[in-house]
Amino acid sequence: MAAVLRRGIKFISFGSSQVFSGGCKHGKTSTLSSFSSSNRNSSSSSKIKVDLDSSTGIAVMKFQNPPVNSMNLEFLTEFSIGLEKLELDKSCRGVILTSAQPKIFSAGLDILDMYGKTPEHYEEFWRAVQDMWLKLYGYSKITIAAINGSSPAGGCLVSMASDYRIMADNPRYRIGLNETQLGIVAPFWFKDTMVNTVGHRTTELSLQFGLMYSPSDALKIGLVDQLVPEENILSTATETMTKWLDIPDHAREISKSMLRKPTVDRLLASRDADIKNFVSFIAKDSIQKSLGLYLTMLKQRKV
Ligand SMILES: CCCCCCCC/C=C\C/C=C/C(=O)SCCNC(=O)CCNC(=O)[C@H](O)C(C)(C)COP(=O)(O)OP(=O)(O)OC[C@H]1O[C@@H](n2cnc3c(N)ncnc32)[C@H](O)[C@@H]1OP(=O)(O)O
Repeated sequence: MAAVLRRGIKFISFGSSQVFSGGCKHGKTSTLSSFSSSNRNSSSSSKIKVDLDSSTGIAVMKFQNPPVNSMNLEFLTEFSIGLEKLELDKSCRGVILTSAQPKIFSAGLDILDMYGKTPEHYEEFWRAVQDMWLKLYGYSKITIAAINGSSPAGGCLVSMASDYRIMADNPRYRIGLNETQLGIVAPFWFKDTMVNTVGHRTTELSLQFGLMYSPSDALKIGLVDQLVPEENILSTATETMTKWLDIPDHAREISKSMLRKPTVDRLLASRDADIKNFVSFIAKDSIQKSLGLYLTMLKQRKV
């Protein structure tokens, strides 16, 4: 994690980058950006590009981990650190999450991080997955997912952990928690996030079948909030963010926390046990065999 911090995340800032005067209503004071000019240096290994417009308070985090934005250890670490930095930056009030890869928001967790590795690796990986979710689901600022492509499993988790979901209305895209299709199980906090989003019964069916929804079906069950033509997704996300920014921060933040804290606390109270469960589950021969088969099918384009 420290190594990633040292390498730095690519921050591009425009608008009034230092002294913030606009868009910061409701008691938010002017501030120096916490991204010093040296933090804005770009890193060629960066997997997430961050643009912060301090004149509007809106940041865009663009996933750029080709080919499919799979969330490996490095990506997850950068994601958590990037969120943390923006949370500490008083000139940022909301974050839009989107993808730089065509057709894919995120392919979910990197299966290669869960296949053929050591228990120590699984432990480190799972802690990074937990860190990312804890940060995003409990995030104090506004988050909008601009889902401009397919979003299976971990990609769907990131979308659900955001405050609002806008999906590109392309019938070829899919979103859902498909873990059972891989022969694995969505952990309780993935399940909790889905229950909180679409309700218990829909989650029962979704999780057991590993259902992947088209954008229109996702809208019907409330897995996403809005569909827009693909070319309008970022402008719609920005307009939507502006409406969220009209709400006083402290009131919105407390309301969000009231709704989400019990779910966050459940994982916080059992992080080590959850990691232990993951490691013993994923290292099982039968599970490794399932993942191996799924990877083969992926390579043969049969998934
Ligand atoms: C008792 C309870 C204990 C609890 C234990 C808990 C255990 C739970 C553990 C984990 C939860 C898991 C969460 C996840 O997120 S698992 C990941 C699920 N993701 C998927 O199933 C997506 C699979 N991918 C696809 O469907 C497609 O790739 C696509 C729709 C995303 C993109 O399609 P397309 O554009 O056609 O690209 P390709 O299929 O050709 O893929 C390109 C390239 O990328 C590789 N790849 C795709 N997805 C992944 C991935 N998630 N991880 C790693 N690699 C991936 C794919 O194999 C291709 O590789 P190449 O052949 O070498 O080019």
